[in-house]
Amino acid sequence: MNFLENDPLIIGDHTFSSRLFTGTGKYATSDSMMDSIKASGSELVTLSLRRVDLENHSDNILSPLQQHGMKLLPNTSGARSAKEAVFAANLAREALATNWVKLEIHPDPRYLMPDPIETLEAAEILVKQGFIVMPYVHADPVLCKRLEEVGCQCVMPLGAPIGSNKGLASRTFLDIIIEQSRVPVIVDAGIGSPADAALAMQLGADGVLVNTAMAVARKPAAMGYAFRLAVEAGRVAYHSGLGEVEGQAMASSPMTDFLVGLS
Ligand SMILES: CC(=O)[C@@H](O)[C@H](O)COP(=O)(O)O
Repeated sequence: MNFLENDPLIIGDHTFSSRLFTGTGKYATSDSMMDSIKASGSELVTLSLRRVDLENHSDNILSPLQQHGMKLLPNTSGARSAKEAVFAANLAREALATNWVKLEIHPDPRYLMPDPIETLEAAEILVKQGFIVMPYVHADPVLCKRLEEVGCQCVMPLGAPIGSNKGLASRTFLDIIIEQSRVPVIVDAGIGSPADAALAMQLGADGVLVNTAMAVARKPAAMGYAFRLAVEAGRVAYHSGLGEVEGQAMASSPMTDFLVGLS
């Protein structure tokens, strides 16, 4: 029985069967990156234009990704302002012939926290320029609603700082965002294990984006597969209706009456 049939994730003009999005950073080689992404079943991969060598197609990451039919999601990582992000997005649209963009503006190099003011400003401009905007933001319910109102096709609240592998540190706020959002919620950043990804899906997230935890694993391909299973498991669990968390023990098969009858 396939519990996930007829459960597509639709963002903008695209329908995804995988709810696991991936990245291209931190892999030891482009081969290990491809092996991991293939094993994960991911259909959307984000990449920074800085990582793409448009001249030398031989050893960059673009060719293998395109040969594998991956949908590319350029990101504006490195942009410190709305102006820089808008410029980077338009450069990417020209270079990669896609109007999809992962909007990332994180000027602080230490924690890579997304700038909410610049992100909202850039999102409004990019939507008007015809982009499918996927904004990376802190887990701020008010900001997520503002981004939805200006026309973002999804929101991407962080679980924890990028690359921290700290998991769903923002869980309380993710719950609120998931409850209130009318666009898909993709938990992005800080997901450190398949268990974190499964939990995000159990909470009702529509998808997750994972890069570091796959890339730095001792076996990136196996870890990619583990994340695939975790995202599917979390989604099925979400649809299955999880039991309530009880404050006291609840015997699954009470023996009291039976034992009393024997005494
Ligand atoms: C690749 C990318 O866009 C990352 O900035 C993304 O936020 C994933 O973060 P992790 O590396 O913590 O999975």
